[in-house]
Amino acid sequence: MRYLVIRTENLSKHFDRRVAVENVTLDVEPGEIYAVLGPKGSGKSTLIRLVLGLIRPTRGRVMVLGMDPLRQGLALRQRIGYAPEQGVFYPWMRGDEVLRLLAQTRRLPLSESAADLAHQFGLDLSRPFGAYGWGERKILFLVHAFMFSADVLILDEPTVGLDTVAQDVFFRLARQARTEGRTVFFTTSSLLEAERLCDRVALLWQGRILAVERGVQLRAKTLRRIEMRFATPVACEAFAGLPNLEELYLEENKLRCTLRGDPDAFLKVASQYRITDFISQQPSLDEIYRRYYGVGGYAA
Ligand SMILES: Nc1ncnc2c1ncn2[C@@H]1O[C@H](COP(=O)(O)OP(=O)(O)OP(=O)(O)O)[C@@H](O)[C@H]1O
Repeated sequence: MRYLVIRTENLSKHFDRRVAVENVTLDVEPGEIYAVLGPKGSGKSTLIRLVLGLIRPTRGRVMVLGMDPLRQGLALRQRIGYAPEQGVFYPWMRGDEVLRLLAQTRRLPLSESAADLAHQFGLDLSRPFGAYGWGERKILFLVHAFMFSADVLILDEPTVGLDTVAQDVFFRLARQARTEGRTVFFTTSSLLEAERLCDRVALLWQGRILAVERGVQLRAKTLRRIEMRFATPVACEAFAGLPNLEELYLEENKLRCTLRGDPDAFLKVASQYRITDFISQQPSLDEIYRRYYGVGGYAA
């Protein structure tokens, strides 16, 4: 039988009449980087809390590392590295004291790798929690998650509030964990992040899974709005034959288009001319949902 790190079966959570998670069935395999991608309010945090056994499902069940998180919470917590979306601590507690306290709740000593991880993120552990900004608190929780070399990392929106340098550190740590055969399960509302980092991505909308895609499949669906200016007028025919170009608009030396997936062929054609300006923007997750999955608008 296939060994699964996380398995949810028809998992639902309703808060009174509000549906937060509905009928979610997921299989997360060992050594995967797996993201749950969804807009604000789509049920990501609720799903993470269900997986951790912090709340009871309305229906369905969860198994993590072969254990029931509701009944084997302590044993499980010792094998999971968890970073919440946000958290509050005594403001006078130093960063390293917070980590020590969190380690104690798992009945583990403070890991020696905490200082090294904090150093990689550029976080000073001698400062009090209350003096940390939002992003620094987030980093502290990531240090906590990664410091035990846990079998599975469960991270709620790990990169929100992080600057690009800290995001890169997170990407590196996640990939390193995968190389070591560990599993990374996290939530995000960033398509770019999901597509670049993940082996598989579950797309969540209004508490339901729309699809589970491989990172590479998602990359092929990536849309870029391109605007370019050239030093001289450009002929439309040069671009007309490109199969992944949509909504092409060319006027003299100005070009606008939507590019789907691999940009290589487009850039090769464009670079035959002298480019004087270039803007590339990604459409919102909402637009991707509308275009490829036929749903739109934010969760109610
Ligand atoms: N304790 C609760 N009581 C009532 N409703 C809740 C509770 N927790 C979540 N919800 C509702 O469930 C839905 C999903 O919320 P959730 O926080 O899981 O979404 P999310 O995708 O994590 O959003 P965000 O990106 O804003 O964190 C929302 O409509 C939210 O208002």
